[in-house]
Amino acid sequence: MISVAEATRLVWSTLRVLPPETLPLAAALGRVLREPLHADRDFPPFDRVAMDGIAVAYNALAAGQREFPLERTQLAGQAPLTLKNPQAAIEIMTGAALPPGTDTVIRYEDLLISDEASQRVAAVQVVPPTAGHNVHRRAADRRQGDLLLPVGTVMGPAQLAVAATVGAAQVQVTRRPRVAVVSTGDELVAIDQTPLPHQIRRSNGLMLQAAAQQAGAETAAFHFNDDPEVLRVGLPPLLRDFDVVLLSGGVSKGKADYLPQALQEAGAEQLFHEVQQRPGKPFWFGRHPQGAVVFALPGNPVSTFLNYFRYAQPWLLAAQQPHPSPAPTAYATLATDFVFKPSLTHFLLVKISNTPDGRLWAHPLDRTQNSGDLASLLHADAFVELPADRVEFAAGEGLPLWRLA
Ligand SMILES: Nc1nc2c(c(=O)[nH]1)N[C@H]1C(S)=C(S)[C@@H](COP(=O)(O)OP(=O)(O)OC[C@H]3O[C@@H](n4cnc5c(N)ncnc54)[C@H](O)[C@@H]3O)O[C@H]1N2
Ligand code: MOO
Repeated sequence: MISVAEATRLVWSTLRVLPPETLPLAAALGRVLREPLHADRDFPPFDRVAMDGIAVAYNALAAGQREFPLERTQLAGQAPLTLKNPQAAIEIMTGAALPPGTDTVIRYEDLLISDEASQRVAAVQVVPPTAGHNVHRRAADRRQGDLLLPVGTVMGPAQLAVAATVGAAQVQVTRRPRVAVVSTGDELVAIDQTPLPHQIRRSNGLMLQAAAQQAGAETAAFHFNDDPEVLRVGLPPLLRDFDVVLLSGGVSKGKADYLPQALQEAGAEQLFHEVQQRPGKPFWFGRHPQGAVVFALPGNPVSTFLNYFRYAQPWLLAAQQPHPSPAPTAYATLATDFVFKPSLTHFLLVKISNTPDGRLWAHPLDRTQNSGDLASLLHADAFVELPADRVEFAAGEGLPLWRLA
């Protein structure tokens, strides 16, 4: 049986970068950028007026002038006017291009405007401290050609806005991982069926599908009964057509746990079976040489869920990155003492809280952890990893943290 560290290493060894595709920008939320996006012009692209008011030449103010006849009005979006008389001003609005001949903007709040014989005149009440006041200078933020979004950027709302502003109507992004989600087991009935007393409804499939979709995957769902013939026919197309196959159940030592053998007969190479961990000791992992990477997760729902987040989710996220590397480990502080005797790495479900000193606290759930207790997942938002080489864990110690989201 291998350690969690060795299992992690083997999972990473199968990482492959998925190919790019081109999408309209509006469809790129959550995707990973595969081309760099540069500033197509200076930002701001022109000397941009930052306040509603008047534009003047600062020289006139410096010479003591306080009253400015208003020549014309320029709104945002209008081509810039030119100040004809250097002792006059142009009424100007936020977002407009600064008129040639002016260099400073005085906001309405700092002016008194009067109509004297139909000539509007602005009297300056508060003199701006320097030339250039209330003007957002061309290229003050970014220069044309600056790299704004490097390859590997995950496209969130801010990234979409920056891509829009540089005119990237189409973007090259990693295509979604194609994931087959397979539940196995004769005791499982569909959600809309009434189970007999010895049956239960399928829940792992939907759980894994939802989790994989949150990691950016496109999913298809399957259910196979515990029947070697069903597996012999059903598995090869999945191994051939998908990037990843996520299975649950059928991997421990039971008489109907056919999966490890069936996967190998279907051409998948086993990289490990059984990890020194709880939950999830019977975890089977492998890959098809020309096809899918296979995570055959133990069927107990808590085990399935935690092992997905410990091994499969990082793989799915990294495979969308052009230069993948494992995400840095997050840590939380254990909030209460905890004892775990078996010499297995323990994934301990916790509720996270945050204190004003900036610490993240990991609170073990009140009840003893049980891999079949699906509802316990409703009370946890993460798990911490207790190393296999110790039994006692003291409140206050920092432990690796894995979020269940
Ligand atoms: N002799 C041994 N028996 C078991 C071992 C062991 O080491 N030696 N390991 C135990 C551990 S740990 C786990 S976890 C389970 C995992 O077994 P399988 O992966 O073969 O899973 P199943 O037996 O098929 O199912 C386990 C449990 O989970 C329920 N299940 C399965 N699939 C679903 C689903 N899609 N939705 C909801 N619930 C599901 C299933 O009904 C079982 O109750 O093995 C132990 N045994
Ligand atoms: O993965 Mo098993 O849960 O340790 O029940």
